[in-house]
Amino acid sequence: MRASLLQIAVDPDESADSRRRRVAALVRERRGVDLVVLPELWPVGAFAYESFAAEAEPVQGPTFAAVSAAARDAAVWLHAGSVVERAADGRLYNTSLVISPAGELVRTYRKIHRFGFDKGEATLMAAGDALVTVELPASGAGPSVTLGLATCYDLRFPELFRGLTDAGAELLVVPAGWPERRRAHWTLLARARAVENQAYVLACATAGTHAGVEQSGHSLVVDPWGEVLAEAGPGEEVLTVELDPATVATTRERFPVLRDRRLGLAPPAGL
Ligand SMILES: NC(=O)CCC(=O)C(=O)O
Repeated sequence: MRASLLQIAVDPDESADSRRRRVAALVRERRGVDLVVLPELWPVGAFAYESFAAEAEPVQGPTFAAVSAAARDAAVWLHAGSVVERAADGRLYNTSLVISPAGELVRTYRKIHRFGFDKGEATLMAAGDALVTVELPASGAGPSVTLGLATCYDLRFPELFRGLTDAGAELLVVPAGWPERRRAHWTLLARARAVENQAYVLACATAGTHAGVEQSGHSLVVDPWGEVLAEAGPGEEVLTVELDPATVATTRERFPVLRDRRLGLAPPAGL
């Protein structure tokens, strides 16, 4: 299967509406690939905390309207990155959307680990509490493949990814808005999640600078052996890779580390 990661620049001189139109046009250009992935909170910016409330939208709001039409026109599966969701009870969530080639919303994922410690996203948004996978059906000569969903700061929590692996995930998709100053962690953690779960990692970051935070760019695709198949530079870029989902099963068969897990170990003896 072919996948494209759209590493979108998020800069303050462009409105969210203008970026939605621009991103929809980029999605339309991806006709011919199977899966397109967008970054975290690209309409508003992952660090633009002051704009979260004003730019919050329902799941099927303006971002969904713009990109679902583009997914349908291009006939691609679209992981549309995430939006600031305003839920029915008024709470905000960092919510990812997965859209079918027919333009239908098939799955949402509310980010489980909120970034900022006692500030920013961690105080402005509510946390999701459910693991989410989505199976893309077989198409043409390609087999079906199961995506496991995570968002940005989630990358630091290996137990979430192990849960997705246990639920059948073969491609771990991680939209992000990651700061340049911690880029070394980004590439290291993306490779670690791929190696320890013997799965592909598709990690799609933003470029540009917003709210004074320079974004890392350097989106990357890692194979189940931990090899980086492709890595973007710092600016806006489309990264397209060829993946073979069967590699996940063959890697797990030939080097069956996951079989050697020891669950239910006794806790340390008390004093
Ligand atoms: N948007 C985020 O979740 C940022 C995460 C981050 O900066 C980090 O984990 O470091």
